[in-house]
Amino acid sequence: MSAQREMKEKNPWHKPLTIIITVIGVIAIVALVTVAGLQNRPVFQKYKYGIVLDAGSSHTALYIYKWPAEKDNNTGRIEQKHSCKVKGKGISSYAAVPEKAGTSLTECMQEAEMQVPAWRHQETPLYLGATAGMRLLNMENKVASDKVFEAVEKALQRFPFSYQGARILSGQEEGAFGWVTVNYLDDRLKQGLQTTGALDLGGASTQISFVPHEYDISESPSNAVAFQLYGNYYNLYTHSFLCYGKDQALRMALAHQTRSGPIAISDPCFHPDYSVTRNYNTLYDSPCVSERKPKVAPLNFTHTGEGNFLQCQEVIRSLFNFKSCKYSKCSFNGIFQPPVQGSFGAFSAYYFVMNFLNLTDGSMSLETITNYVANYCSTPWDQIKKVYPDINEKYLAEYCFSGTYILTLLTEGYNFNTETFSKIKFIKEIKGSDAGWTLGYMLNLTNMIPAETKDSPPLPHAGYVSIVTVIVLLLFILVTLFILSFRSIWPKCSKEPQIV
Ligand SMILES: Nc1nc2c(ncn2[C@@H]2O[C@H](COP(=O)(O)OP(=O)(O)OP(=O)(O)O)[C@@H](O)[C@H]2O)c(=O)[nH]1
Repeated sequence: MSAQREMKEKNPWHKPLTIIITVIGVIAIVALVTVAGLQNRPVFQKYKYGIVLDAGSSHTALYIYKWPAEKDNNTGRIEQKHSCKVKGKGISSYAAVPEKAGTSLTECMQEAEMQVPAWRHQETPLYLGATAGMRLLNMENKVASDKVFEAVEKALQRFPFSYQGARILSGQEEGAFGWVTVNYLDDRLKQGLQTTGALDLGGASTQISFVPHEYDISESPSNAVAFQLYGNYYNLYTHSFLCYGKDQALRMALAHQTRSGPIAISDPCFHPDYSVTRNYNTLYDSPCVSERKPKVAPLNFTHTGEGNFLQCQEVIRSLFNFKSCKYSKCSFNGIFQPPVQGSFGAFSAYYFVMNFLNLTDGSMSLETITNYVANYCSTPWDQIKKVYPDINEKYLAEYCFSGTYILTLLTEGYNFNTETFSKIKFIKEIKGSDAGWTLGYMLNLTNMIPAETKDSPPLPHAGYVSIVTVIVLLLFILVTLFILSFRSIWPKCSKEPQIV
């Protein structure tokens, strides 16, 4: 005992050493735990926003997208925050009263003002893209189309967002951006996975876009779009058929049946007992059919239904020209198309129609779907109205035509067969964001998809801090144990030289 006391007295520094180690240890532990805790605490997420108006032929829709503000450098995931359907028809329908095209957007724009935090308004980009409706108006009457754009620009500039312009998208852009949207939302681009094709059926045009196998883009360069996204290269095939959206295709089908100017037609694409009076001038008031207007015709014709799927297919076939093809392979109207390849997402009217007919369940074969549509078409109109009393009659009357048109376009137009058809998924949205060209358009204009991949650290920042914390703690415990054990053997080691 006395030897030990003597030793303590002769090693006066070992007590302060213990205290210092303990204090430093406690401080280190508190500091590390605090840092790790702060780093991993749930942070209040700040977002940035972008607004795109899809000015389609049938209507306009507004989409608000958001992404984490601190991940502006292309790494944050963009998602749809809100959408608003503009009341009334598409902006091209206001050709005679252009200012109304502008005012029609007010309600949805006011909604956007509420949805985007006020302090973000000024930096939020606002785009308007017009599709086939305005493409047709521009072809038909450029002055009227310019006036509609003027009115729309004026209306949009009144809002506090960063207005980036309004323009007509080419069919190729519409197809390509739809493809980007679908593959972005499915996380296929970032991960370099096999991509999904995109099928878009609008009111006035329809698009098909996919990455074909062994694709020789030189065969028809106007159908090719080359992308470099996240370091991967894509040679996309895309084509947009103007006038082959479902509303204009119906006009063409009716024009085909009224080419001789009859007073009444019995239409196989409408239900038995269906009967309405239609006006010749209204029917032929579109560049898709105007040239075919019969020279002699009454003011109106009676449009009755017959409900015959096979005959309806015959009428629809007459809208496609399968005769001429100067390429190795064509879809229709002499347009080059490589064989369809891989899975497809079919959206817009593809979804509206197939969803109404309850045919979006991927397990149904092409044959089952065809039989279902045939049976639906043959159901009398009165019965249909009774089964679906709440559905808008204009939409309801057209589902037989639309279903038959979709099946004919896919199988005979694009050459999907029983096997490839089963790889089509009819979709409205992916992970809460609507499928359509708008998201791809915004991603492109805001440079949100980099051409190259960024070399990212193997661990996320919070994971890195946690691992460093654990390692430092372990090291500290080891050093402490070492010093303590060294201290306990110290007297024995130093005994003799100390006491002597
Ligand atoms: N059944 C049904 N049809 C709809 C609905 N919304 C739009 N449609 C129709 O579906 C078709 C396609 O609509 P959209 O995808 O908005 O097409 P769009 O943008 O107006 O047309 P494009 O300019 O050709 O792209 C049009 O014939 C619309 O009338 C809906 O909620 N239900």
